[in-house]
Amino acid sequence: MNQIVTDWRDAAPLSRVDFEAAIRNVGVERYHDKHEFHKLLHGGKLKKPQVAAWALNRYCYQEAVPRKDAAFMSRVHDRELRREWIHRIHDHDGLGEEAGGIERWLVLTDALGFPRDYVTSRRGALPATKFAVEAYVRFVVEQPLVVAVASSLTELFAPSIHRERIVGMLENYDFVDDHVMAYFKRRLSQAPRDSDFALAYVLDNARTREEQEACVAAVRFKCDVLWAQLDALHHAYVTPGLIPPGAWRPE
Ligand SMILES: O=C(O)c1cc(C(=O)O)c2c(n1)C(=O)C(=O)c1cc(C(=O)O)[nH]c1-2
Repeated sequence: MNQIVTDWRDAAPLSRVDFEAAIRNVGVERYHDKHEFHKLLHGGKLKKPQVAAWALNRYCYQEAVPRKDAAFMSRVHDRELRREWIHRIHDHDGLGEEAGGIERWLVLTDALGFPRDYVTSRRGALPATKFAVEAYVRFVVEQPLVVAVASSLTELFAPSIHRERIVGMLENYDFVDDHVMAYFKRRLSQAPRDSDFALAYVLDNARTREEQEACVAAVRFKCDVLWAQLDALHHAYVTPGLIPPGAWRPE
């Protein structure tokens, strides 16, 4: 029987190559591109209200990301690291003339028929969505900095799901066009910049095996945050179709 190792204190550190491979392997095993809800979404198998439920709930994630980045920065004493990290907040919230990712997300929810103040109130979101995204914010507040950075590394796997989503949704849904998919198009260039920086930071700064394993576990945790949101959507809006009290109900 394989023994499950839980104490890494005396173990030798992984080489840089093996450490990176361990991080990437988490994506192969459990990134949310494998979730049934995404297969339905990208394959054109959902009805418009089901796509709407996804966009409404996913707004909560979009809105939590710049808050977790601000929470992260509040703990950083290294000015260079803050100078690098701050663009993540600008990418989502916008800066000056640049409207930002949250605005682009609201273009999507506009197209799906939601009033903006309903979306931004988060009133219609599923309970599990709200718990999952806040767990991510808390994680980044509480964990060592290098582990907090590692939790963003699911972004290594995001460009391929974004490409799949752009093609799949444009092809399959008549309520989707280039303007509506602008959020994902922009992320294709933003995400690799973020994940390249975060990966180099983690590989450089997690030195002991214990720190390395905590970083790999952070990527697993983050996959759970993403997966839980899709489980909740599937349960409420696909099958068995049990919508919790207070959550948005298609007419
Ligand atoms: O559509 C997706 O599958 C997806 C996944 C992720 C991710 O893996 O966390 C992010 C995004 N999109 C995204 O658009 C985004 O801005 C983003 C920021 C972060 C982060 O952890 O800081 N993840 C993600």
